[in-house]
Amino acid sequence: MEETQGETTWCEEEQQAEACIWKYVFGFTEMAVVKCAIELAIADVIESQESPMTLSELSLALACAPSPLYLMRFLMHRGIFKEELTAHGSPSYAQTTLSRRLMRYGEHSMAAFIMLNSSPMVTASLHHLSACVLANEISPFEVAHGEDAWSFLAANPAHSYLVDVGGGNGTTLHMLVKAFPWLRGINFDLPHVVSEAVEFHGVEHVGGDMFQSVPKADAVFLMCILHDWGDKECIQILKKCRGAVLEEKGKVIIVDAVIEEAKLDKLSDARLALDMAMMAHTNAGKERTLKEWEFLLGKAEFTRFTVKSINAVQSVIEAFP
Ligand SMILES: C[S@@+](CC[C@H](N)C(=O)[O-])C[C@H]1O[C@@H](n2cnc3c(N)ncnc32)[C@H](O)[C@@H]1O
Repeated sequence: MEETQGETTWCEEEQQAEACIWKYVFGFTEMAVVKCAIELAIADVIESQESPMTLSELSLALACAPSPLYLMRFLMHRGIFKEELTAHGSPSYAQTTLSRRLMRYGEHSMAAFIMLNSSPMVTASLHHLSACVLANEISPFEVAHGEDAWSFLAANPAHSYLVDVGGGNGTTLHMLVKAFPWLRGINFDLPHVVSEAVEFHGVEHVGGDMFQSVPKADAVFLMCILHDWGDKECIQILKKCRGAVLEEKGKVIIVDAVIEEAKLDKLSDARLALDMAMMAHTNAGKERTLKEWEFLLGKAEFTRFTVKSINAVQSVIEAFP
């Protein structure tokens, strides 16, 4: 029988819909597989090997049997890892720019964000979106957990504490805890500064001197602080910050400029101008090159650090004890 134009189009639409609907049938699966890859640290293991890994090398490194690692087929199909041949012609798994985002640490890591968004606490709310559409006032989080996010986080101290050292009136920290509601913030500054600060939900103001001690936290945040000081003072501050976080999983997050020595960008001039302003306004403050940051962090006994460029005058330096 001859097919008409209309029937062909109808058929194509049906086929497209048939292929497309599977995306929704297995929508949660891709998140689960990616979460699994992060938990197993597959990207970290391949990165540390510095060359593609065969199935047996990978299973040895992960201390698991080779057969369950067929999940790599799914991840390669999604372009997360890729297949390459070793020098001996054996198929092996290699990193891609995408898989590097699954690394636990490093400049491009998105692992913490994926782990949070795939956590039962977050996914539970997603099952109740219809409740919030039908009853306007109620949040899916409340339906899932029986209380709003703030009360839940207060009663479940699994959330992280971030201390903003030299945080001024706490505005930056307030923005951070609003954007990342699992965070609890401690705004730490000189007593006369915090006594003037207004109350922010999720932020506790603590007065003190960063040269004496820094409140204990999961992470310490220092924004535009170290460029106010000379090396000797910076090392003192950094040592106090390092002592405030846990050895195994704590970190110190520094937001300050990194002066380029070779490859300049459109903000290089602004960074150098800021350096001159520091020279004018402080005793020994300055903007620092990567080598100078390396020196300070080494002296303060951090084991390693990463630098993330954020398309701004400042970069984000993460230093690990
Ligand atoms: C340049 S401001 C940076 C404020 C804030 N981090 C920001 O980026 O908007 C420097 C801050 O360091 C604080 N500060 C100076 N000496 C301090 C000390 N010894 N202990 C704690 N904070 C101090 C100041 O009060 C001020 O709020």
